[in-house]
Amino acid sequence: MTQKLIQVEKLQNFINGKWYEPSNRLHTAVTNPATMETLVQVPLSGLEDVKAAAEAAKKAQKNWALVPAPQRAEVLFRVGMLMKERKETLSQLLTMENGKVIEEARGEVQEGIDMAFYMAGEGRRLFGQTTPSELKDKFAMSVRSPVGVVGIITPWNFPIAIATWKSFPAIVAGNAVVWKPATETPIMAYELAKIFEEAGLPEGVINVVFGSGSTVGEAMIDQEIIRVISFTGSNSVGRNIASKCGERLKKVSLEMGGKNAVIVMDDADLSLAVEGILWSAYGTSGQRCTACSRVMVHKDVKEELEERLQKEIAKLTIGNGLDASVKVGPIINQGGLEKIKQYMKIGKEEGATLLTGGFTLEEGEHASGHYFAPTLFTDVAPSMRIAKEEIFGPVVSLIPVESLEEAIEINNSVEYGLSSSIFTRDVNKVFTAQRDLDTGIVYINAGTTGAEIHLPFGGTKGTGNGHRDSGLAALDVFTEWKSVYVDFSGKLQRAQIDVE
Ligand SMILES: NC(=O)c1ccc[n+]([C@@H]2O[C@H](COP(=O)([O-])OP(=O)(O)OC[C@H]3O[C@@H](n4cnc5c(N)ncnc54)[C@H](O)[C@@H]3O)[C@@H](O)[C@H]2O)c1
Ligand SMILES: O=C[C@H](O)CS(=O)(=O)O
Repeated sequence: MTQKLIQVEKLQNFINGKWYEPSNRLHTAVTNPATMETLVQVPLSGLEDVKAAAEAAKKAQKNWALVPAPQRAEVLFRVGMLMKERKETLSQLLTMENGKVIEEARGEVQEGIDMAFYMAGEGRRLFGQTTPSELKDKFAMSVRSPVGVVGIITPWNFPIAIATWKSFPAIVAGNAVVWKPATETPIMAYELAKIFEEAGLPEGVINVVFGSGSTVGEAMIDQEIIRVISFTGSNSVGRNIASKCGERLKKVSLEMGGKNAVIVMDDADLSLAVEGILWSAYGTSGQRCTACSRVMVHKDVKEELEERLQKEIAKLTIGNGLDASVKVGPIINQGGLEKIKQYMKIGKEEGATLLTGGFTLEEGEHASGHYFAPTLFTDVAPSMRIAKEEIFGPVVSLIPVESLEEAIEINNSVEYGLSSSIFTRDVNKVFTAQRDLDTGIVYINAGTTGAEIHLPFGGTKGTGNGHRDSGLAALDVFTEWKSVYVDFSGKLQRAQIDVE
């Protein structure tokens, strides 16, 4: 399988439309988290490679910005068509490098395809505004200008979708890109770069530099040429990037972690709630920024929900995501697994009751991957660390509540604000919840995952810094507003002079 899908043993950087070894010749192995098989070697590039990429981007951007936006969009349209043709291959490669089950991998690749066509459409819009002028024979308007060269830094958990959320709006708006993908999942970046190349994107408009965050990522922030950093990843890395960009007065867009909750009220359709919790908590093994990791359940339905959840969790098949019958894949690496194990200890010490799971799977077909059993804690207090901190694994904490107001207060008490959901049949509760839940995304009678690409994606408080990926909001990250005044009176008219 691996042999057939990956045609190279060593990946190379993609700079100025050509493939290069990293200047230091250093590489590291990329492993399949389901099998521990080595998939490919990825460059551990250095400063020289980042500099070359930034300079190539600067040179290319000048001409790219002059290409009419509808023509820029046509390239994205071709990118979308190529992704569509290769959807199955891309999905299998994604499962192999990331571990997510094949149906989720197909869903992620589809997000990228959708984003290509959506942003291709923007090539014929990129709307600005015209406004009346204060003066006679004068015209006023505002237009979006590209920022110039943008840097994008992406995580391993959505290695292709998040890259498209950032690079496609940047490119259609007339920018050139330097992209550092996560070292754990470089194959999606390699495949997407090849697609850009085949779609006819001019050389230098996208440049991919593989390597570590501390070397390549930090070098990108240091490049004066790079005017914006768009980052998705953990809160700690995001904070560090924000402070470095702050010192350099560099625009920065951050999408970070979550501690997302489902609220189950006493009038909820419990079958629906169980399905929503299962999918959003244990899908992708809980390794989504939007994964459900808390459930605030009304005390009158708590016991029934616990029973139903345990019954359904027992049916989840865990294993290699390429097997279509598997519902829960592996954890990305040993570090991720150790972090989850640590929270099992913390939860028990804090006094939570472990209903199911809480252990690694190491026997038989699970012997060579990083597998963790879907886990359910109950009687969790909102103050416990397992109810407050991002675990990034298949772990849910049930928190009993007596009212909607209490559930909302608990939801809003954590440092993050990405996604939340409520199951209820009461329209008054629906509207109260959508208004009062302090998260960037709210679902009604659905789990906490499943964002659509034409809506803004991001969160409040520790999840972000006010910017959004996806939707039209993404264009705000990659453009500057320029206000233009055209005076056709033939004389020098002066605004702000009182002529009465
Ligand atoms: N809000 C969202 O949209 C969203 C979406 C997906 C994932 N996430 C978050 O991402 C995290 C999981 O991803 P991860 O483990 O890859 O995150 P991470 O923060 O470890 O890494 C993200 C990216 O930043 C790079 N990086 C690391 N150190 C850096 C540094 N000092 N300077 C510059 N770049 C650096 C990494 O190499 C990687 O490419 C979770 O916290 C998850 O919630 C958020
Ligand atoms: O991060 C990318 C995901 O697609 C978002 S969601 O979990 O599907 O909402």
